[in-house]
Amino acid sequence: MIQFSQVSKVYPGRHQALQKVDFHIKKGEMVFLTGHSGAGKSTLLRLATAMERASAGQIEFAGQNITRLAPRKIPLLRRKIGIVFQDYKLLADRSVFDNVALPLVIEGYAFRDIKPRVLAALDKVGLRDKYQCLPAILSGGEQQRVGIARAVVNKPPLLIADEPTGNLDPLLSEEIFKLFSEFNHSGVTVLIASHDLALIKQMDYRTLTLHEGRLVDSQEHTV
Ligand SMILES: Nc1ncnc2c1ncn2[C@@H]1O[C@H](COP(=O)(O)OP(=O)(O)OP(=O)(O)O)[C@@H](O)[C@H]1O
Repeated sequence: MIQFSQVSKVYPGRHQALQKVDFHIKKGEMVFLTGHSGAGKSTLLRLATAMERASAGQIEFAGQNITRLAPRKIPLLRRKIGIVFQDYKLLADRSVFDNVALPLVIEGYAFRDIKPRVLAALDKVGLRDKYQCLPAILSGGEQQRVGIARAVVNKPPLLIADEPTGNLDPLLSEEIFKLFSEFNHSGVTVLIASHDLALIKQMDYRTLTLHEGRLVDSQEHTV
């Protein structure tokens, strides 16, 4: 589903964030991405979602070369990728319902189609009864579950999360990782960047490890 071939990224100022990164994540797989702070995890995810452009190498998503995607084609790619952020990125003045509905509103769905999809997504993350609340009254774990519902509401084949449990305690982090695992069991391909080595070990999925922009110890051939 995602293939990186010899991908490098040099930021202005000549900082080399990624060096010749090679990996393949198959459709239906769940994979963790780990590494020290500054190792290049966020950069890798930004390249996979076309938020940044690679300096060299090739990136494919579902068989399509997205390395130098024309800007007008980026929105179509993003519709196929649900993105979950560490800081949730919820709109504070909108209800839980409106936050989750946002990707469908942007895609131009009619309200009668939006409502059942939003409620179904909230049901999957266990927050259907909170749909009228403003995000601020929810706990951190609940806010992240709203972020996950928003990421999955248009049923993307790929879910990408950048440190989704970075602001949560260990118990809530485990719940969030289990939620990703449930989406994976229902067929969604999942890629999660995380520092939480203990939890990653416990979950027992393939792990890609970055060190100073290079992929090390990835067990790519053991899938
Ligand atoms: N827009 C940018 N311009 C210049 N340098 C950048 C930019 N974004 C990231 N970097 C640098 O690239 C390197 C990799 O950063 P990145 O954010 O990808 O690492 P990370 O593994 O996600 O780190 P963390 O776990 O701390 O979030 C770092 O040295 C960072 O300072």
